[in-house]
Amino acid sequence: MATAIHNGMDAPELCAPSPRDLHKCEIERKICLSVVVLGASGDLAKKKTFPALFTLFKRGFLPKNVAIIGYARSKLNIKDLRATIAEHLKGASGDVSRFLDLIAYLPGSYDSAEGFQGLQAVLVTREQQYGMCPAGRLFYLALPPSVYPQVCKGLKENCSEMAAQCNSWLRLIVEKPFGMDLASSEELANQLGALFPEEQLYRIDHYLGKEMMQNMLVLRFANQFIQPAWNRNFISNIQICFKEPFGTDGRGGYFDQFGIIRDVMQNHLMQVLALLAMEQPVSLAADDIRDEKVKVLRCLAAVRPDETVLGQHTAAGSQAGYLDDPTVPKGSRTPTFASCILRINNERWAGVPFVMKAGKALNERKVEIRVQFKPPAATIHNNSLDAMRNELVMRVQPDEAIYMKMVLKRPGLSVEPIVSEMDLSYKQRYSATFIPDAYERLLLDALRGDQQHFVRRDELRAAWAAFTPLLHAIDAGELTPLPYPAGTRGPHEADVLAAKAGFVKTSAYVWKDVSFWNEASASLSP
Ligand SMILES: NC(=O)C1=CN([C@@H]2O[C@H](COP(=O)(O)OP(=O)(O)OC[C@H]3O[C@@H](n4cnc5c(N)ncnc54)[C@H](OP(=O)(O)O)[C@@H]3O)[C@@H](O)[C@H]2O)C=CC1
Ligand SMILES: O=C1O[C@H](COP(=O)(O)O)[C@@H](O)[C@H](O)[C@H]1O
Repeated sequence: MATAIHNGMDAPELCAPSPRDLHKCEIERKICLSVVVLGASGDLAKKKTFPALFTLFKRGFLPKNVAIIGYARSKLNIKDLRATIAEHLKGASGDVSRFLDLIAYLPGSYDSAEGFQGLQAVLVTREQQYGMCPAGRLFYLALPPSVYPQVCKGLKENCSEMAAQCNSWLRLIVEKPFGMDLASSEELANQLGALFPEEQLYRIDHYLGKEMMQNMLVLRFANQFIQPAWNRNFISNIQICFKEPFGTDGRGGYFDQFGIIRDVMQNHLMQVLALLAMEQPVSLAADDIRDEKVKVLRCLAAVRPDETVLGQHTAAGSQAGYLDDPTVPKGSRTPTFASCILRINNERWAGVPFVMKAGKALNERKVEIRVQFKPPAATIHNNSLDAMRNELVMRVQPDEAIYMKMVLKRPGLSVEPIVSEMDLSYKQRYSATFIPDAYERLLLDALRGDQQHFVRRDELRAAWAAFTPLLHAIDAGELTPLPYPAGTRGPHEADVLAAKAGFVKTSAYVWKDVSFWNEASASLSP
């Protein structure tokens, strides 16, 4: 069994389910599992859902009695569906073909009982075949939320009767966007809530399945030196940054209805903020964690338009501008970039600005959290106090890393203070460790009935409440997105906003990766 994951030496063992994980799976192994992918013909299903199921299958996490049933309106034949799915699977051909054999397809509409009755017949036949086992039904709604109410109604009325075996279960995974603002989100939640209780609804936010997000509570609450410093007495400001180097990639028609705040900030980045800012939960039980997230989200003040910068990218180099996308309405004012300050009114965080920034068509792909500490109150050294700020950076992607910028004496004869870092780059430290994709983890959690990494209704409500007044002001045309050339860092005004929030860019620091230092020290060796 893998014991010392900190040194990476025994990492290969982590690639397979550990005995502990297998034990957890044992419960699942005895069931007759049906995973129904609704919207099986769509983009999400082929790019994320089926590949994640494949990884779980090839790593031995799915039970023996499993079937995967695709359901969609298109009249596809199973051969074509399997061929499309196969294009997105990475693995040995034997694994791929055994996985594809598990997949069946059922065409049916989303708004009439007939299709769902057909689905029920398939499910019941399977479950009767394995009559002695409890059954599990996982419905994955890889569909636009506009059809959730009718699909959930169809499932409730036609597909929720299961043979009364104890431990049988039925769960639904639903994807964002959950509404357009607080009122529409509540309406959707009411519609779904009238059909299925919260314990059966798994609202997926795939950021909660990312390695660094899952690490957050351990990092924060298992390290004694972090705990006492994690508050307004020590922290000056926190930056949560999401950057993508590509634009809407032909999804402009979809994106234009939402904009970057609804697409990324209200959900993914808000979850990051909640994990960063929440108090220690009573336990790791799903509802204990979610209770704390709700508490801190409810302390958020509504985001202010005068503390927001919006941007929209223009053409530059080989990249088209947002408005050049033929699927984007002419003259659209939808922001592809936003930066804003979030303020948490509680004892821990009052006065600490959380700067959230997200943009498409920027200069790099990066998601990171940067906790900037206050400078020391006084110094005996000759550099400025601001140059001596510590920063804890958690890079979510690419290449997970945690590094702490520290001030040290320059090695050698000099006594000059310089900024260096304590660097935990996962690629070096855990090079042989398999880091699962977010969807793989979350699907496994849903199969195990663990809601810890799924968004509860009241979390959603609190997250929408903070952004809704701003979104309404944007929708009413009260804020104008500033143009920024594709491939840049976004509007300069965002840096001005970050500076207003107290962020100081430490310019004296130049990072070199470990190979540089190894070569440098080798050249100095006798
Ligand atoms: N383990 C590892 O892999 C490590 C890697 N590094 C790498 O070293 C490099 C430097 O690291 P680091 O100093 O942390 O990060 P950067 O210098 O890249 O950025 C620091 C912060 O300053 C902001 N910033 C950048 N340019 C400007 C500007 N012109 N005006 C105002 N703000 C600005 C950045 O925002 P924005 O992101 O929007 O540009 C970011 O919030 C990075 O590439 C980092 O990945 C460093 C340590 C460890
Ligand atoms: O939900 C979304 O997320 C992706 C970014 O996800 P990532 O895992 O690649 O960081 C974003 O591109 C997309 O616009 C948004 O809808």
